[in-house]
Amino acid sequence: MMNYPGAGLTGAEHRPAVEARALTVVRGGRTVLHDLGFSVRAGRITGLLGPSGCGKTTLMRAIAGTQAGVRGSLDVLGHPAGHPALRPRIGYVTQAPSVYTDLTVRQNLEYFAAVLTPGRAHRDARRDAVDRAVGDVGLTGHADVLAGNLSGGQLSRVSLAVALLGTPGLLVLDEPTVGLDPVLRRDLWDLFHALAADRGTTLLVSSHVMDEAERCHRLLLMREGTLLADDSPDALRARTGSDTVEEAFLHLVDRAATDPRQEETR
Ligand SMILES: Nc1ncnc2c1ncn2[C@@H]1O[C@H](COP(=O)(O)OP(=O)(O)OP(=O)(O)O)[C@@H](O)[C@H]1O
Repeated sequence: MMNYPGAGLTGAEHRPAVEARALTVVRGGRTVLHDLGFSVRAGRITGLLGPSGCGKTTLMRAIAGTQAGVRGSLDVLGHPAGHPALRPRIGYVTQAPSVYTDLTVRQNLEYFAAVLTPGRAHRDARRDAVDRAVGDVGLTGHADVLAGNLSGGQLSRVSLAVALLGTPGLLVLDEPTVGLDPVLRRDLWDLFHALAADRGTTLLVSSHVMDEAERCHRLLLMREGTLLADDSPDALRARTGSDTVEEAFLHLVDRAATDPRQEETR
């Protein structure tokens, strides 16, 4: 197995993987994230949930270091967001799959593996890493299919496999389960839990589907560029007296509308 940089989180479990203070982002002259303060626990799955347009992608881009107009403090794996040392340590999967449609699944992964770890000396390790990543996302049977002939869900799994090649310490996944059938969705969530439990990977996973919240260890609930809650699903339900996270979310929205100072960004 390949010994890529950034694997695991040796001794760093107590330190948050991401820490934001007074984080504000301006896009096109508009403030789209307002003074956010939160942390993402290392080695856990944090769900970033909220309605379309609330700022999930913008927040993920800020964490991945690809967003302009970021103010305040944002530390990622012990460095300021965007620091060059973070490049091999973060796997960021955007909503639009970034793969070459005229290459097969395996050729795509071989290409990105060669960019990550070039040189003949690493050839065997690259092949192992490619086989593992293809298997991780359940595409072994499609390894020799042209990416252009895959379905949307399969394409997004190829993007995820590319992100897994480098064994990143932090995986930032923007709506990874959109368009997947229930079986594939379940399999992907099983993979996320295995990555956190077995490899110590920290996952930040966005979704606008509230039932996915139940699969996360922690939740960041967003609305209109603000944070409504930073808590576990159980604690969130308990302190809002709700049966589901969706109900808890609506409760917090109503409470914030009555008194905006009561947004619960603990
Ligand atoms: N390039 C841009 N310039 C100006 N405003 C933008 C730009 N891109 C997005 N926005 C605005 O920023 C806000 C947050 O958008 P963002 O894409 O982060 O939301 P989201 O929660 O990820 O939405 P979705 O779930 O639909 O992907 C929205 O109001 C959007 O209109």
